[in-house]
Amino acid sequence: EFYNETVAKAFLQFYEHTTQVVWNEFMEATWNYATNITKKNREEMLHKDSERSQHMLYFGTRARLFKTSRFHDVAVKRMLSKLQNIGKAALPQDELREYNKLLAYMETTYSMAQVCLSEGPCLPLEPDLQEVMATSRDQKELLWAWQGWRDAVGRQLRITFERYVQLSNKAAKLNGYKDMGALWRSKYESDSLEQDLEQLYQELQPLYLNLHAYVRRALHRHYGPELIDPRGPIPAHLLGNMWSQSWVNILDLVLPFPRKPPEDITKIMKSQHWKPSKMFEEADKFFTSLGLLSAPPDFWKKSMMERPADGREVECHASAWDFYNGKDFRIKKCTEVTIEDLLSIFHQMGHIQYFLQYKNLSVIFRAGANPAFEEAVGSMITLSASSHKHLLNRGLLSHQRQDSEEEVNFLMGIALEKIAFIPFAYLMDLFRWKVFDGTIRKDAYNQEWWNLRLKYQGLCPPVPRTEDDFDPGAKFHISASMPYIRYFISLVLQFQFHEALCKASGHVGPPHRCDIYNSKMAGKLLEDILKLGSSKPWPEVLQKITGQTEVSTKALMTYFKPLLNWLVTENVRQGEILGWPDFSCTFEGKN
Ligand SMILES: O=C(CCC(O)(O)[C@H](Cc1ccccc1)NC(=O)c1ccccc1)N[C@@H](Cc1ccccc1)C(=O)O
Ligand SMILES: [Zn+2]
Repeated sequence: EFYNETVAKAFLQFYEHTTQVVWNEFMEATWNYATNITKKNREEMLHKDSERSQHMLYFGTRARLFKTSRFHDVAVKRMLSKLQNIGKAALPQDELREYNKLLAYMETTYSMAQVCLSEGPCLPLEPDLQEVMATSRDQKELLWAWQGWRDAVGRQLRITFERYVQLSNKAAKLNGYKDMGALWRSKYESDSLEQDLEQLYQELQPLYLNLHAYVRRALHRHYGPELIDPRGPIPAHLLGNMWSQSWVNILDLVLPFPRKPPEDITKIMKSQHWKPSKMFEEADKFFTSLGLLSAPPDFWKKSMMERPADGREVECHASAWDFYNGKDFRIKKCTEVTIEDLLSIFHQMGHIQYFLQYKNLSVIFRAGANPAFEEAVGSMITLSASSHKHLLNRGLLSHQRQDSEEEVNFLMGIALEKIAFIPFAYLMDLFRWKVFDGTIRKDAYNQEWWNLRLKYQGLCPPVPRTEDDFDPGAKFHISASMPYIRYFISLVLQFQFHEALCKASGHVGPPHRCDIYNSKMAGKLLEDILKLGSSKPWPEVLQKITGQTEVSTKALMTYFKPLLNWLVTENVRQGEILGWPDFSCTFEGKN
């Protein structure tokens, strides 16, 4: 009967009903652990995870038996093929248990790590170490936080990560992939993904090189020639962020027109007594202003919007949660009252909106058209929310229209977030794909990591590194086994989405002045694609919103054109060289 489409549909119905319960219980157990890290909650989560894996194994192996080539219903074929990819559930019981324990160990080590001052308190990453990296201008203090975090996390994860790679690849092979990198890439349903990504990166590289050269000059001015070589790589601890992935926090050091500084929105939020709940309401209002759905009662009742004050150990890295029952959706975030956290909440509420829009689909299709779509929705709304026009009409800015110099300052602020992110988001999985396919061997993990950080980001470690270090492990997504290329693709996609929705909203003028707030037309266009979940191939979904079937950097380049013009002129005027030719990260005579 494996040729019988009716039998297949009954099989999928049976899957549908049993899955909602299994996944809901799994999410509850994982939530309880992430918001209260105890041994008991860890055991309960591991137990629910193995139940979920057994359920996936049962249905995944049976889904493979159906001969779907002559089936008529494309959705049935798509569902059965998605069911067959069961990830780590393909591992033998004992190895699956080992794998889940080491995943929990890596994520918990990251979440609970602290860096201790010689005398006195120990500081967690959020908010304390992030605060140091964002606000300190003392390179010794920055080095203390930067090195302390890598000693506390990266070094502890190295051995576990080596075993994680072995078991990940074993699981991937049991699913029919040559390694885990191939399994991760398969989510994009493309046999030219790596070439396409390299092409996108090449198109964006001039933007990054000009920003890098300009920022290097500004840091040279501030920290002096003993720290910064104006023709070389930049030390990784000076960019305002623990991983140098976003440079927004050094805007004050690099402002193009320092006599026209932008207003400090964090200060304005605090003076207006903003609370985390109000920040979530503000983001929710944006989505309802588009005619989209508001977060339901369970969201406001059950989310964790702040780090708990009762001393509980929690995982602070922000995330959005679908409990697969059509009404329970939450965000977990250790919110601080800052503009950076307000914009991060828009990103998280983008995930929630996707959950709400696809909640009536089969559970198999309750995901983004591809993982980058999931990340792009919220980040695209953030482009409107961070526009001068929006912040002005929400009372977060006081003075009126920006003159052309203030506009360059504004675009610089956005570029320090978006353009600085390009090479980081690209190299994160370039590194892991090579680790999974064996190109990068375990005795060279750290050296190879820094080779990529030099090649793509033009950074060097501020102190010598050895193979006792494991610096990639100091980034959440590597400790959490969370793929990252989705954020690189999302970076390009979000500008395509923004351009399409701005057009639908009737916006005329430069994209950086567009705010789609209150546009029901833009909301309708967005709703129509979110409702599809992962039920259609993503090029089809992309075409519905933008008219094109390809990811294209055109919209991003248009958005930053005024800034690139200014940067090129400035860099020529200063006689900058772009890049860091013939440099390596050496420390002769420095240690
Ligand atoms: O990690 C995040 C935000 C968290 C998240 O929303 O992407 C979160 C990551 C996560 C955390 C724990 C478990 C799984 C994923 N993703 C989600 O909450 C999520 C993703 C897909 C579907 C549903 C929820 N941003 C990245 C990249 C980024 C994105 C946007 C702006 C700046 C930087 C980072 O911080 O390096
Ligand atoms: Zn996200």
